[in-house]
Amino acid sequence: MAVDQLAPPPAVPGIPLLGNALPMMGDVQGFLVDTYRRMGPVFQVRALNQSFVIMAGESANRFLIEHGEAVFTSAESFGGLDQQFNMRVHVLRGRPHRHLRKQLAAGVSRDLLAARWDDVMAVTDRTLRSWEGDPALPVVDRFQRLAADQLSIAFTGASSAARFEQLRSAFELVLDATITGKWPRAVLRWPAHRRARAEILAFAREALEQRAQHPTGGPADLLDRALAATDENGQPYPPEVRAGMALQGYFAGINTVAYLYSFMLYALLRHPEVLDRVRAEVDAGGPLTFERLRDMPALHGLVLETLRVYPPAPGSARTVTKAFDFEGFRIEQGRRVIVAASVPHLLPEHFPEPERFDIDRDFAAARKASVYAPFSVGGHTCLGAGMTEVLAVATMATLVRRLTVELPRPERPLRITATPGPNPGKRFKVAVSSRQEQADYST
Ligand code: HEM
Repeated sequence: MAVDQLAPPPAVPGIPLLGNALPMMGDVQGFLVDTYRRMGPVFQVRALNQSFVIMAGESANRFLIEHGEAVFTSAESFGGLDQQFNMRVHVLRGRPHRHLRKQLAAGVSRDLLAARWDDVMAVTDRTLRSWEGDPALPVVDRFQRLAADQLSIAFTGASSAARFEQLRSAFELVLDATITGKWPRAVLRWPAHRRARAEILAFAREALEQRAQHPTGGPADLLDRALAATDENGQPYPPEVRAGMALQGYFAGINTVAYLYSFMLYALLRHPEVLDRVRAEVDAGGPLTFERLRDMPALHGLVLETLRVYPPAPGSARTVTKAFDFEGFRIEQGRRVIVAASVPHLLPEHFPEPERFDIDRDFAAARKASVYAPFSVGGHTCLGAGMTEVLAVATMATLVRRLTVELPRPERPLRITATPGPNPGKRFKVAVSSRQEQADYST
């Protein structure tokens, strides 16, 4: 080592063979925050046979914004999605990335959601009513199905329910094999996965062909944008890249949005005073129109506070292309890094009394300073943030208006599991009944 070269970041003690795998597969956000407090803004963790450098805290978020493009690639983390489904916005860099991002952004915008509002609300209402009478509803699974349908209707005008199982299992397996390292990459050669992958690719191809032959004449949605898209040199994208664009919303949204809904429901059940305020806000007006949802401060506060305390995607996974120094340590080329963008959410210097669930927090300054970052920061920041926030308000508004929900075993603590992102897990079940005293509003 050269005399003036900095040392590598300190390693977090772990157990033989597994390293830090157990906390990383459980409440990963809690583990990252605790370790940041003990060890500072940069440290190394080991999970099974993989090792990662974790960068966390305000300076890490700033670093990702200012230097991410120069020193990182996402190819190793997200390359599997590109190879398997041609979803390449995550792995592109520079001009080609900015160009494709712009084309996708138009196809997943809040405006598109506004244009399809009645259809999205109809499926939301119908789905939530179908839960009535279930004494042990598996929350995450049901919200994944609902999120897939809502996103599919917004992006394409049609339901994806017939393909839900393939979409969920194939995307989760790719993430678990490429990002979390839970499975070796060889699982992607399993016949069952190959079959699901072929069906998903055919589903996207057919949806595009159908749209090309029968334009809707309605607002340009993700399918229209994918069909019309050209690359940064004005050349048409190959058909497989268009199919990847059409699939992007399912991949990015099914789990993350469902995890957010699940944590929001948990927060409402744990904080009855918040439920009362949200319900009063929903009951105070008429139908849940797109315009009305803009003016629901308690519900907006619930969405933002849930994303603060329970971020469904708490980090950005990268590989170092050019060695750099960070906070007094050397991070070598080739190292895998996770920028734990949501760690500041639980630090008192940024959020006073961070353990208090408070829907009245003012997030404006924290957003500006990039210490509130549930959708990450920098050039690859989430494109679905706007749509997600509106959908989350609408879904919870409909739920509290229609249903009464209870925890069958309130004494049981929430056990967060990270497969592939942090979520309340399969054991999170609720008893659902119709809300008797609901006001009679037609949506
Ligand atoms: C609660 C919901 C969601 C959360 C927490 C979330 C979180 C994130 C995060 C943290 C990233 C950055 C990944 C990275 O840095 O490598 C990201 C990227 C992205 N998200 Fe989301 N997301 C959500 C929903 C959605 C939805 C509904 C869409 C719909 C299309 C979407 C589309 C995207 C896309 C296209 C990117 C890649 C952007 C790029 O690489 O330039 N997300 N998301």
